[in-house]
Amino acid sequence: MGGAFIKGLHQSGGYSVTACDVDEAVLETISPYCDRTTTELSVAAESEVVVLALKPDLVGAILSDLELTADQTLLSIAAGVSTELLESKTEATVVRIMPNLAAEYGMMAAAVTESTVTDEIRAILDAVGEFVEVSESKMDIATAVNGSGPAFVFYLINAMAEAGVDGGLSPEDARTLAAQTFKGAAETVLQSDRSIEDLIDAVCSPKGTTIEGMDVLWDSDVEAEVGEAVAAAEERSKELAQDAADE
Ligand SMILES: NC(=O)C1=CN([C@@H]2O[C@H](COP(=O)(O)OP(=O)(O)OC[C@H]3O[C@@H](n4cnc5c(N)ncnc54)[C@H](OP(=O)(O)O)[C@@H]3O)[C@@H](O)[C@H]2O)C=CC1
Ligand SMILES: O=C(O)[C@@H]1CCC=N1
Repeated sequence: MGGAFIKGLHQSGGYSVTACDVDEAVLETISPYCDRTTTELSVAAESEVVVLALKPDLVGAILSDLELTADQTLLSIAAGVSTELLESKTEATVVRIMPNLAAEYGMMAAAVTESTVTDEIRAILDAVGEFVEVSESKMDIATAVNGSGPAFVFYLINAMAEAGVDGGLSPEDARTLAAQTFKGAAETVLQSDRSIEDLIDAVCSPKGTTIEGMDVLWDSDVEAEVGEAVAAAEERSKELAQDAADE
């Protein structure tokens, strides 16, 4: 996720970025997109904004080691690590966000703990996508919807593409048609002020093809299955929060 963030920022320009990772091989893949790479964690002391893109169970210990100061901002993207816990480990101003992988292409959907975002962080987030502010208690469900969400959508795009291949399309054409259809449908939802039910209705020509497919979806209750996937991810985010608090 840290790499996606760096690539997105690079695309937008305007930021001087130093990437730090323990693994030289990871740094090599990211070096074309940042100003400097290093394995030395101490570099964090030189940065106005430190983005912590570590696995949740490492965040507490590493944050204590970093010894950030009050004139720095910490941007944490770790699932399940609360603002309260972060603030107990650092002097820096804390902003907790849940981003997603589409930051790489400037299309991130992120949730940010409300009332924590500063102008400086707003500009960084605007450079890689869109964000909404939610209360801290809603970060677990946001993690499931927009953090894990891309994987769920990739799965659905693949299902649609596979069906196209089964029907005789080439894998390349099926992938393009399925992905562009998801992108176009998403853009339509974002730009239109019509309800989603209304938009479905607009695609369903009377006695046409779409209503036949929608009847299958409504009968098989895909909506409930997607709901269960989101609930499972939300539950795991809560477990990660508990693990982080217990450490
Ligand atoms: N993947 C995603 O789509 C999203 C992830 N997140 C959050 O982002 C965070 C990272 O997740 P993800 O990118 O998937 O995980 P990764 O394991 O892919 O990335 C973490 C990176 O940090 C490196 N690392 C480990 N220890 C250190 C250290 N001491 N100093 C510097 N670098 C270190 C890891 O190296 P090594 O592999 O050698 O341990 C690895 O390259 C998590 O907290 C997750 O909750 C949030 C939203 C979306
Ligand atoms: O799977 C995870 O735990 C991380 C957080 C959200 C997306 N990826």
